[in-house]
Amino acid sequence: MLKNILPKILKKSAILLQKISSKKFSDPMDRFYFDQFLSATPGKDKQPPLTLTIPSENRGDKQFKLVDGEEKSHLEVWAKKGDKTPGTICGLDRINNPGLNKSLAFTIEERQLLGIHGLLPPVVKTQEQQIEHCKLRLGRLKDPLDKYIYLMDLLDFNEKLLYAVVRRNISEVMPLLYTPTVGTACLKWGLIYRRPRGIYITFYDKGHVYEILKNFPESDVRVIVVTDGERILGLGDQGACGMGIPIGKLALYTALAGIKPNQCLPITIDVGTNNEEHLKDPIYPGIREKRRTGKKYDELIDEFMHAVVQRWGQNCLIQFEDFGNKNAFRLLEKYRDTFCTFNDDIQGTASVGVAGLLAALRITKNKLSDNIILFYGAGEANIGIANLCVMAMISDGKISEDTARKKIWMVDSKGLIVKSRHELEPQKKPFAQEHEKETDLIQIVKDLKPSILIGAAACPGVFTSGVLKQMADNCARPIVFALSNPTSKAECTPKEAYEETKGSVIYASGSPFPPVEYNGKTYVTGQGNNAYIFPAMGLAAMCAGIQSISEDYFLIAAEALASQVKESDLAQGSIYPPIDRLLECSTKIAIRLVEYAYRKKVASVMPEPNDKEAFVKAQMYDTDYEPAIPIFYQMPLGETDKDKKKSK
Ligand SMILES: NC(=O)C1=CN([C@@H]2O[C@H](COP(=O)(O)OP(=O)(O)OC[C@H]3O[C@@H](n4cnc5c(N)ncnc54)[C@H](OP(=O)(O)O)[C@@H]3O)[C@@H](O)[C@H]2O)C=CC1
Ligand SMILES: CC(=O)C(=O)O
Ligand SMILES: [Mg+2]
Repeated sequence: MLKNILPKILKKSAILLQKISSKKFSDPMDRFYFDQFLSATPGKDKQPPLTLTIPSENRGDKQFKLVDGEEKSHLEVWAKKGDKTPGTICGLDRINNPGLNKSLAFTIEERQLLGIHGLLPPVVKTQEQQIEHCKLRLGRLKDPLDKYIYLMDLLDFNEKLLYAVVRRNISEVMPLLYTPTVGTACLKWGLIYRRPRGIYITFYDKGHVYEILKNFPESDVRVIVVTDGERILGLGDQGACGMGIPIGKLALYTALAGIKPNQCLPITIDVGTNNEEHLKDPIYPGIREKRRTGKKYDELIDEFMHAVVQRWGQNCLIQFEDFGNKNAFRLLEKYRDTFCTFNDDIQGTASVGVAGLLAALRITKNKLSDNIILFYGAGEANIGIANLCVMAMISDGKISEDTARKKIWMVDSKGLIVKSRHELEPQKKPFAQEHEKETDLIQIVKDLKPSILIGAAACPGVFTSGVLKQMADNCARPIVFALSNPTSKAECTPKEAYEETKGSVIYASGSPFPPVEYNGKTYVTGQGNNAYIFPAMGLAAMCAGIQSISEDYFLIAAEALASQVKESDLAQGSIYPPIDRLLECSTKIAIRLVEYAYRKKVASVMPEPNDKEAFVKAQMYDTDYEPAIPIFYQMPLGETDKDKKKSK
């Protein structure tokens, strides 16, 4: 945007500058400063004369008083037009604003114009040099949690730099901002808490949720990630400490899908916690009570949903994240048709899981419906994947829903899900099959002969040597996903999977693992994580104005992701594109979703853009610094009252 309008601004500014320079300055300091500005050559790294330090009365809204010779500050002019631009934020406020700060990348000229000259060390750095500096700082820290704290501090100090660091080093930085380190951060949230980010709504705020949302200063929030902290990764109930998750997810929204930071809002709904350690911990930052449930809980969530719409509109996406199992399914059913919402653990995970399977089928060279799939864990993640598998089988294999379901078996904490179990929750019932009760996983794998085994139960190591060997006996290329997070909860490691199956396994994990050597070959583990999906879903929902996100979007996203897996990825054993290509992947998925929304006639952003790719890309956050345009550069853009009179 700015790239296009900048030449116009500069042309108009040149005319204005000529006009101004012919005027008489009432304040000699103004004349002096103006002359210095004209002689400054942008991009030239020169030391300014010391006398250029701007006196405090010439900073901020008193900086230039030249509006056609009238005694008006430029701020007054902009304020009148109701347009507060970055150019109006000067002095320390500029450096302290993480959205506008460039730290040492402010040029000497910008420092003079913004009244921050002398407030920074004299060196001027490029963003590339700053990124290298950040990597140097990160490299000195040994503990991943310290690295997390450093990155969060950077986010609070210089947003563009943080996101540039992430985008240039996704595979190194994502494990710090996201799983596994974000899990550690949640466990220690009380200890590492430093400054506000996002919104905490407690049970006691019931009846006042809208007022709390109004306290958040951004008027253009487009994506909210909300948790109630009940099931944080595979770490259980973390109460208010769960806030690390919405913050981490939204950092990925910006880094990987270009949703602007000011359009993102992390929210924690604190209804207490059943985590005894937190309840006893003097530095626990949440309300120190047992978790509330029932009618009052539902009323609070309902009030929250409506307050969001009232504050930011029907198109504001609300992503449910890491809610406990019961609430997650219930709330999704309740809100999915009437709000712009999805549950990432159910639907986002479904999409990434199916994408991995679709890519793996290019190795096994069969259809999804030719496989028997066994899910270990029948919770949000696996029920989500199972349901989307049914959809994928129907659309690909031309089989009935009933036949598709028969290909799918599930195990929960009580064993195999079979018809004779009468206590089953509604979401499990459609997967109950005729079989005797069974709890031993090796026996189940032996009996049912699955070719695909997917774990999401947060039971580390449950895919034992016996289970993996049996999978290898079942078929030539068994598919095994160990999706539980963080790393410590994985059902098996890639090393175990390759060794126990003698290299025949097609493996993916939810958290990152380094490459594995087996039998002279290096295997790269694909990360089956919903991070491949939710940023793209949010970008598409925002761009097209999708008001209700139906299940078909997640199948399309899965296909779009699978289509980006290259033969070279498969050859290395990875069924996902490399993490470093995540920004490109999210963009492509979002474009496919936007095209679909317009084709389906459910997009609400009108007129329909002809070039969807350009349309999506134009809305994405750019980590490059923008020139700090001084106030009098901006003047020609707006018409003063005198200009209006002249043009009449
Ligand atoms: N890779 C990714 O993108 C994602 C990974 N996950 C990870 O998946 C894991 C589970 O998450 P989610 O599905 O949301 O959690 P849920 O709590 O919804 O489900 C957990 C499931 O595991 C079952 N389970 C628990 N203990 C056992 C056991 N000993 N034997 C067999 N089954 C057991 C539970 O059984 P029961 O129903 O009987 O209680 C339940 O069905 C977490 O580690 C999470 O981090 C989640 C989302 C995305
Ligand atoms: C990845 C994710 O959403 C989870 O583990 O909960
Ligand atoms: Mg989650």
